Amino acid sequence: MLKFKNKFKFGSSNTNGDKSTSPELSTVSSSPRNSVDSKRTISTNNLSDTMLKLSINGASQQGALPEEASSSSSSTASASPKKSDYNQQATTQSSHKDHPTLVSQPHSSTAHEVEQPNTTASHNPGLLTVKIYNSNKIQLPIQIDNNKQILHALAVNSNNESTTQYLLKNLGALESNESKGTDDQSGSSDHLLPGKLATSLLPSIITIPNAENLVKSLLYLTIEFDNNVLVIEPQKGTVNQSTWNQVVSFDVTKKSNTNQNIGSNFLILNLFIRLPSMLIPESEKLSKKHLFTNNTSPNANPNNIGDLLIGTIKLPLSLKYHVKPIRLMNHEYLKFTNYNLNASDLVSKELGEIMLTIEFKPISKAPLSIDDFDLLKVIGKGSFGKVMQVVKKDTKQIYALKTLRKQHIVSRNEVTHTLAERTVLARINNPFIVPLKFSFQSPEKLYLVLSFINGGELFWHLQREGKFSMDRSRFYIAELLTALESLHELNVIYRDLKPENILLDYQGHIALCDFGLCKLNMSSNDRTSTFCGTPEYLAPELILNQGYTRSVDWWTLGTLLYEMLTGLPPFFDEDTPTMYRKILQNPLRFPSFLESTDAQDLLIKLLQKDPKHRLNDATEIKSHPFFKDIDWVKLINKSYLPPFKPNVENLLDTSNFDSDFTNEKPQDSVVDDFLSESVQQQFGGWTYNGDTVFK
Ligand SMILES: Nc1ncnc2c1ncn2[C@@H]1O[C@H](COP(=O)(O)OP(=O)(O)OP(=O)(O)O)[C@@H](O)[C@H]1O
Repeated sequence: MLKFKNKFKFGSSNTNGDKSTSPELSTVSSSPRNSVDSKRTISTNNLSDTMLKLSINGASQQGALPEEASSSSSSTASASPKKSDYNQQATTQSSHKDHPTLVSQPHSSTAHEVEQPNTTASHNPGLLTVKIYNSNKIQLPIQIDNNKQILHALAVNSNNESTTQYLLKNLGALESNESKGTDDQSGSSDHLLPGKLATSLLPSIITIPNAENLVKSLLYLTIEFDNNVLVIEPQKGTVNQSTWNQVVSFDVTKKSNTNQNIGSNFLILNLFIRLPSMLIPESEKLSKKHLFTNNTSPNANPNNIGDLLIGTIKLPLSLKYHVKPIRLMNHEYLKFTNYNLNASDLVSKELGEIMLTIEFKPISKAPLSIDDFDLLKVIGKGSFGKVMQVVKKDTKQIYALKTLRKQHIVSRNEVTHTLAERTVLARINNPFIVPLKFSFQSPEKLYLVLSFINGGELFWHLQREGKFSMDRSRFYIAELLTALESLHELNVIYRDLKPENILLDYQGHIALCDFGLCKLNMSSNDRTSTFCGTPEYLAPELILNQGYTRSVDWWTLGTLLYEMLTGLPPFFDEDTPTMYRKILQNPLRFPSFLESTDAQDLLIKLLQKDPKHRLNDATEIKSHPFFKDIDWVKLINKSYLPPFKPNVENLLDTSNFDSDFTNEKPQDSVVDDFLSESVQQQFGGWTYNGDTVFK
């Protein structure tokens, strides 16, 4: 993929009807445009007389205030912000990217592109606290090898004496049953143990001998809300029955979606086990590979087939108005399900249960400032500033903080696009789009606080692996398709789909980021003419400057699928004008190894040069035979286990980010730009902490 390097970066802020660049103009252009004429004045509502209600499974519940609804969390990292200057962000960025976004061709902006907020509806931000007490009757969805040596070693190394005694007793009973030939629990072949029996022989946590008493948990639980994920481990017990006693908290800012099918309004708990591979029978490794969070990265240990997903709990959270803290769930046991198994695959339908309490505490707080965060690492650079991994001091939540320097935005005439990015992020609710949690500003800068997604850019994975398998490409394209569908439903065109703007989360799900080229108010047949995007991904009608519709997003989806399957975009050429000519004139060709006729057919239909003949509707695309095995409800609920799991150690892990960035000192540089009052007013509606809702 080095073949993509050294592409220029330019783009456009044109709005309806303004003249655009010609495709031959393949040079950077960023001259100033006229002032942005729209002010966004968002007044935050007084919420004191409003009640915020949360309901679970649709049933509203109000309860007594549990004062212990503390904000403690399993995240413990913190670092002090360090002050110094940053002023190279824009220049270093283009060398990092292989598909640079086209940046600005100057045009005046109109009010049409900037949306006015609806301040009549409001939503109270708050803190969701989940307390996990203990799990019970957990069983594995697979059988394990009856490897006494390993089971014995695990039992002996349990981190708890009474657990060790219990496990050794169970192992002893198993052995004596076997010698008497009365193995009535198994019911299966001699060398396999059923999932239920297996978990009563495994400790949930062990102390690794000769490793300075390193404690390693076999069992772990991921808790996800609004794409933020926390990982907790039990304190003691067997896999069958563990004590957790952990408390985690999540910031709640986003207005809840009433559509219960949308995944991001769920609290999702996934229970995993790190099974020693010697306990996994060959048959399971082969036949039920999809149950494991497989890691196919080139450096992965081939013996490590990944962690086994035991089961999932999904709680739809429906947020309404309430001002008092409430307990939504009080010491209740919830059962795990495994969406990746057919009922017939399960030895028993019961996979076990976990006891938890869920509380919500509204927080009426003034807008945030940079002082509310500790800065941990630099993780990326964008056109107007950098992106840092940060921890919010009060809730200890880890976030990505994107900083944008106002002076740069104004001088490159990108106010409209920047405001559009904030607006779209605040409104959108799709599990495969990185959620905005807060936004705030200082006199010099704008800040976006986003869920921190640490599986790395899809670009980075594609670069390392050359191309992806058919199944893996299909999975990513399907998740992206729903993301684009949600944007189009909000009358937004994305316009910049490319591997650099797609992040993978810790499990390997898609999280689309970078909404800087979004165009608002584009209903299905509306046309615009802004020349922007990324050269390799530009649709023919955009190059021809004929005006274009949302259809350009489906062209880019086709381009992306082609690149995933073959390693290169369809009409790629080192020379940009030649590439434009090829996009306009060359027929679509497929390499011989691309055998799937369904994939070829979909690509032909998405990469139609004339948008009138292109597949132009998400529902139609979803029903194409290429996606025939996809259950779209299951997909949007994030119930498919991704085909690839990035190497992510924990929440703080930044190893999937470029070390050129992560080695930099994280700092919010001091800049002394002066912006006039009228310029400042253009950024008037920027702040967002859940108080402002857009229609
Ligand atoms: N929520 C996030 N979690 C983790 N990393 C992120 C997140 N958002 C952005 N990044 C990282 O920071 C990089 C730059 O962010 P982003 O693309 O949003 O900036 P930009 O200024 O819009 O970029 P561009 O100049 O390409 O338009 C991303 O490519 C990604 O690696």
